[in-house]
Amino acid sequence: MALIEVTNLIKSYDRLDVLKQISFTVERNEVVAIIGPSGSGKSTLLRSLVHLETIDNGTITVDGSSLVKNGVYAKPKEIKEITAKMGMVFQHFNLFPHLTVKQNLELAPKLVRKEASGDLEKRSSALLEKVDLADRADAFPAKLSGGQKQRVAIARALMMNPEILLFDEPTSALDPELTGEVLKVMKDLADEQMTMVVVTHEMAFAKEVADRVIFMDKGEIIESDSPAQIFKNPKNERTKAFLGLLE
Ligand SMILES: Nc1ncnc2c1ncn2[C@@H]1O[C@H](COP(=O)(O)OP(=O)(O)OP(=O)(O)O)[C@@H](O)[C@H]1O
Repeated sequence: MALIEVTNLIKSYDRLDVLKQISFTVERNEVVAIIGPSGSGKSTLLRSLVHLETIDNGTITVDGSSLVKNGVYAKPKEIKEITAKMGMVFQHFNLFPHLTVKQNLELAPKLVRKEASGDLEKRSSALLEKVDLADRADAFPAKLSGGQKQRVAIARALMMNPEILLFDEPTSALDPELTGEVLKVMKDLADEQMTMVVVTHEMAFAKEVADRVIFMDKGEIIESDSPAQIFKNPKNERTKAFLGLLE
């Protein structure tokens, strides 16, 4: 069984069908990039996986447990357990401005898991080392660049030992010269076999790091294939048009 299984997801806002019968799977250790035009439903789909959006119908199963099955959501305690398997990284970092970098990392495991501070400190130091920010542990977010903030956000997500990391346009709010440092951390995670689902406009990431690329348009998955196939020889005309491959 795949680590994430999504079947026939449907969601609409008033008259707008944002997700129309979306189905896909994510295997353990796989990196999946979701690309597509603005407004195609990519963020809504990603946010549905961690219950930041509710869907109208369909099934989402993570690691064998259903968050929602045929439109019926699990009990709150189960929802908490299922969503805890996933860490989320947002476009605008969502760091707590009044907490230092280190405090941002340690807050959730301390409050949610009641972890002892010695263990937390060891893990937060190691993770800050990993994202190359060991020297900024006591800085407040306002003192960091966008690239540094996003690396803190990734380290914070990793503090909860997620099985899956979800990224919602992680470099879209960054100055172009800062995207590389964030993409490097993401590539390192991919090399370490982290399972990742990444909504992105960063075609280089989709091409070079992702194992599979899903192209969405107007609430539908139009094509899902290897980067080589999608970027060199897409089957669908809409994919070709989006990638500028039409003759
Ligand atoms: N709370 C909401 N109420 C009404 N419409 C919404 C709401 N949230 C999103 N939408 C609409 O749903 C559609 C899909 O939005 P979504 O953010 O999922 O697309 P996206 O593919 O991630 O786009 P982008 O690349 O611009 O972030 C858009 O048309 C958007 O305007």
